[in-house]
This record gives sequence, structure tokens and C-alpha cells, in this order.
Amino acid sequence: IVGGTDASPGEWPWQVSLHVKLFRRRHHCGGSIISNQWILTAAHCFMSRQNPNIWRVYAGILKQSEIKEDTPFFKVEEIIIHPQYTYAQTGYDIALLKLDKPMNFTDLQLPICLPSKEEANMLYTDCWVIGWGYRKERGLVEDILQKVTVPLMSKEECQARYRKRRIDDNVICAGYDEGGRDACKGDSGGPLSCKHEEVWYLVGITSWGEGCARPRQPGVYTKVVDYLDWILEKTT
Ligand SMILES: Cc1c(O)cccc1C(=O)Nc1cccc2ccc(C(=N)N)cc12
Repeated sequence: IVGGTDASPGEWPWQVSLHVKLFRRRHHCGGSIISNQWILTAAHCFMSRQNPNIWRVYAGILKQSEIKEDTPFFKVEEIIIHPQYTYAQTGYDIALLKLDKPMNFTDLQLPICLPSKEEANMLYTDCWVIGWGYRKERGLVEDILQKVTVPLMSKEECQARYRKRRIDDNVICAGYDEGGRDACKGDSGGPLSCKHEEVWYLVGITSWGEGCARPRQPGVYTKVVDYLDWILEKTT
């Protein structure tokens, strides 16, 4: 996250850290708890790493330094990548992780609501993106979970910013024309959470952007409401 601030314990209880147990600095992606056995994340997190056995899901943590050899984690029973995914810039950047066993909800690990189809065109005005990703383009994984508020923008405005690309219908863009505040590498798969009438909704999944926090280069997020049928088909 570029231009953010430290999150507080229990502020974002649906955020998880996806680790690959092969490398040293192991946080690879974020994800969101949507039920006691399912995590929603980005498909691009799993390119070249689709073997469920190498992944570990850490929930209820605020700092990466809390994770030691004996810190409990959830194993992944199944990785379901959207069948139309090829790479982040062309959309369908969404994946589901089935945990090997249901988690117990606590104050530090709770699900976030999926948006409803009736609210598909809702203009959310209180949206935040979070993660342990880079603070700048040539950065490192952060220790303390970061948060930053970002305004949503229309698809037309987003397409105007990314003239060289076709902006997929099923994405949401968010960011500031002046730049400075955005998600970045390592935040991928994490939630774009929006609060509406005291309830938090999983509106987007951090997917890509040209660099990070550059002027007129907004963050691009998978538009979760457009995948409700796919999510329900796979998780029920
Ligand atoms: C390609 C690249 C790097 O190698 C290092 C840092 C950023 C980038 C990059 O161009 N964009 C990105 C690469 C991977 C995940 C990203 C997630 C979000 C954003 C965002 N701006 N909202 C940019 C990303």
C-alpha cells in the first residue's frame, strides 16, 4: 500500500495473508474470508504455483512478524481459478481457496459480506484497500498491515486513463488523479472494502495497475458483484 497508515488489531478481520512455504520472505498475496471455509483472492497469485500443498493461509494477524514456525495456519484443500482467467490486465482475476477445515470465527477472524446484485450500481463513498504489499514500486513486503482510502471511479474515466488497454467490464477502478495513494505489488488478492450503512462489503479484489500510485494511473480491482453467480456456484 502506498500512502497508507498502520491498521489496528481487529480493524480488518477478513484480511488473510497467503504464504508459500518455500521461500524465506513468504507473504505472496492477500485474500478475504467470505465464509468459514472459503477465501476469495486473485487468480494471478497462483500463476506457476497452483499446487495447493505449498500454500498456507494466516488469519487474524496484523504483523507479518507475528508469524513464527509454530503460528497456526490453514491448509488449502483446493484452489479454484476462474476458467476465463489468462492474466490480470484482461480480467477474470479471481480465485477461491477452499480451506482444509472450517475456521472458528473470532474477533480477529471474521468474514466480510459479498455485495448484493441489487446494489451492483451503488456508488460507494467509503472504500479502503489494505495489505502488506509494497509502499513504493521498488519496495518490500511490509510488516504492519497498511490501509488507505481510495475513491471509486467510473469505467469511462478509467478507460480514459488506460488508453492503451481495453478496461474489462468486470473491473472497478479506484485512485487519485494526483496519485500518491494506491495498492501495490503484494497487496494482490486483498479486499477493496466499502462501508455502507454500517456494513462492510467486499466490492473489489486488488488486481493490477500501471506502477503504483502514479498520477492518472488508478488501481484496477476485480468487480466482485459481477462474479456472484460463479462464487455461489463454486462454494455451495
Ligand atoms: C510490475 C510491478 C512491479 O514489478 C513492482 C511494483 C508494481 C508493479 C506494477 O506495475 N503493478 C502491479 C504489479 C503487481 C500487483 C499490483 C497490484 C496493484 C497495483 C496498483 N497500482 N493498484 C499494481 C500492481
